[in-house]
Amino acid sequence: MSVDANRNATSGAGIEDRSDVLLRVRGLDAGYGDLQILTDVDMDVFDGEYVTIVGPNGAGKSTTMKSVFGLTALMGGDIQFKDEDITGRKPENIIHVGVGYVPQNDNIFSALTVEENLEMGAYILDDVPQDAIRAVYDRFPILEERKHQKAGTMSGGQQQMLAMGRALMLDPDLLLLDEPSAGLAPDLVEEMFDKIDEINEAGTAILMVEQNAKEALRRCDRGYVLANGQNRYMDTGTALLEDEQVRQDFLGG
Ligand SMILES: Nc1ncnc2c1ncn2[C@@H]1O[C@H](COP(=O)(O)OP(=O)(O)OP(=O)(O)O)[C@@H](O)[C@H]1O
Repeated sequence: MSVDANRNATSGAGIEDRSDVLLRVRGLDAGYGDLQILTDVDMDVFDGEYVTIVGPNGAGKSTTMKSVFGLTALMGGDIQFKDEDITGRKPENIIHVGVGYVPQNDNIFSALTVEENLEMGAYILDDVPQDAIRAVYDRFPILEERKHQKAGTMSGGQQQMLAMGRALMLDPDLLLLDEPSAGLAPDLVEEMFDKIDEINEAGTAILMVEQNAKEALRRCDRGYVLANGQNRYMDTGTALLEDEQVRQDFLGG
């Protein structure tokens, strides 16, 4: 479904009427300092949904995620999460309402052990929930094997799993994943995507930015194509994959 950059990205899709909305972004203008990157971006994630953002380099995909998590300068628009207005709130507050975020870079504490990293994921609580650590180890057995190892000495794939595990410590309703497959060997990319499927199937909604656009669209429920900081397309992952224009312009034919 093509989207006029100046029109609501979700118009005509019946999305406005759905009551199970988890994250609702409307008319988002955001950037860094005075530099505006996003213009009038709309985005929704529904309960338990798996949504992917794709688009060219510099399109503003990461900036959208950072904006949801309170890490950019908002210049306009609204961000709602579970009926709460979280526009302009700080990350530590946004964690509290049930959003987890795994940035693309610097997403672990290298000098801490694996288990200490997981404990940091629950820093807002008085006591580290042992059942949450158990659940992360069940999801990522390699982390339990390496629990006393310094995180910085693990492989890229293991560090990525640790970053996800840390974000899962507070059992978020929505997990924001910025390029989870970046820099991973091809077999690890598949494993990573499988893990994300499992996390989603267990009930956590996912909003993910991915360069590996075809694979991401194959796996997600719905996708957004961003370009030049604006909405360009929004549809099911399958429909976007089959759209001739999207394929030509954004998926390498
Ligand atoms: N901290 C920052 N300060 C200033 N400009 C920034 C900052 N971070 C990103 N930008 C700029 O914002 C624009 C959008 O970047 P963003 O990382 O959101 O794009 P992206 O779609 O995620 O791209 P990529 O696929 O290359 O990661 C780019 O022009 C980038 O240079």
